[in-house]
Amino acid sequence: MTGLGARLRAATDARGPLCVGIDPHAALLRTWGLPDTAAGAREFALAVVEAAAPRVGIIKPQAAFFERFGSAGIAVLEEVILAARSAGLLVIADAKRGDIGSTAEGYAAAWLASGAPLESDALTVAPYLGLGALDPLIRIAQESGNGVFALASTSNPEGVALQSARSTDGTTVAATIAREAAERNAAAAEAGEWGDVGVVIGATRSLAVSGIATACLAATPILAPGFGAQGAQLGDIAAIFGEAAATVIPSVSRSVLEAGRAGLAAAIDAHRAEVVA
Ligand SMILES: O=C(O)c1cc(=O)[nH]c(=O)n1[C@@H]1O[C@H](COP(=O)(O)O)[C@@H](O)[C@H]1O
Repeated sequence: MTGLGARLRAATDARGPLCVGIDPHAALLRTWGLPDTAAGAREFALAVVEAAAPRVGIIKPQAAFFERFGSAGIAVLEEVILAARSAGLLVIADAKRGDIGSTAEGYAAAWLASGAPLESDALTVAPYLGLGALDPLIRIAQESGNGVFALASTSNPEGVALQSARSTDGTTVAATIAREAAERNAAAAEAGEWGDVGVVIGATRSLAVSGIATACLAATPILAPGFGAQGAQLGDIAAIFGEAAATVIPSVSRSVLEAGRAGLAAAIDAHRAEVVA
C-alpha cells in the first residue's frame, strides 16, 4: 500500500504542488449563477473536480460549505470526494477535526479508514488537545494508506498570539506541533520519503514569528493556504518557506473559484504557472 506521503510526492512531481480548494461559499454560488442549495454546491464542486483533474494533482473540499446544507450537503460531499478520487485526484478533506483519542477514532472511521463514507487521502486536524490525542486517528489513517495535516501556524491573524506563545523552554506552540509531526515522519525521513503526518502553515505567517525550524520538516508535507484571496503570492513560496519549500503544497480557493465556471480552467492554469515561475 502506498502511503499518503508517497502519493503526495508522486502527485506533485507529476503535476506540480498546487492544490485547488472547493469552497462553495454562498457568494460564489451566486457568481456562478447557481442556487445556494445542496444541488447548487454539487454542480459547483463537480465542475471544479472536472476542471482540476487534468491540471493539478490535489484538491481540498472545505467541509463547512457542504455541512451547512445538513444531510443533503454531506451526501454531496461524499459524492464529490468519490468523484475526485475516481478522477485520480488526491483529496485533502478540510474539516479541521480534533478530540480526545477515543473520539478521534470516530473521526477516523468517518474520514480516513478504508471504505469510510467520506474516505479521503488526508484530513486537516486541529491538534489543540495535543497531537498525541490524535495518534489513534493517525494510526487508522496510516493503516488505510491515508494521513493528516495538523494545524501548526494558521493563515489567519487571530491565530498568531496562541500559536506563537512560548513554553518555559522557549519553544512556540506552532514549533512544538511541527516538531511532533516531524517526529512521526522519522521513518519516512530516513528512507528519503515524505511522511503521512503533514502540517498546515499559512503562507501569510512569518516562520520567524512562529518559531518553526524548517530544517526538521524535510519529510513533512506542508499544506499552505493564504495565497491569493488572503494576500500571499504563489511566486514567493521559496522566499516564504526557505529550505522547507520543497514539501509545500500551496492551496488556493477563492482566487481560482471567483473566475466562474467559464474561466475556471484558465484560472487554474494561471495559478499553476505562477507556482513554477
Ligand atoms: O486548513 C486549511 O485549509 C486552512 C488553514 C488555514 O490556516 N487557513 C485557511 O485559510 N485554511 C483554509 O484554506 C482555504 C483558504 O481559502 P482562500 O482564502 O479562499 O484561498 C479555506 O478553505 C480555509 O478554510
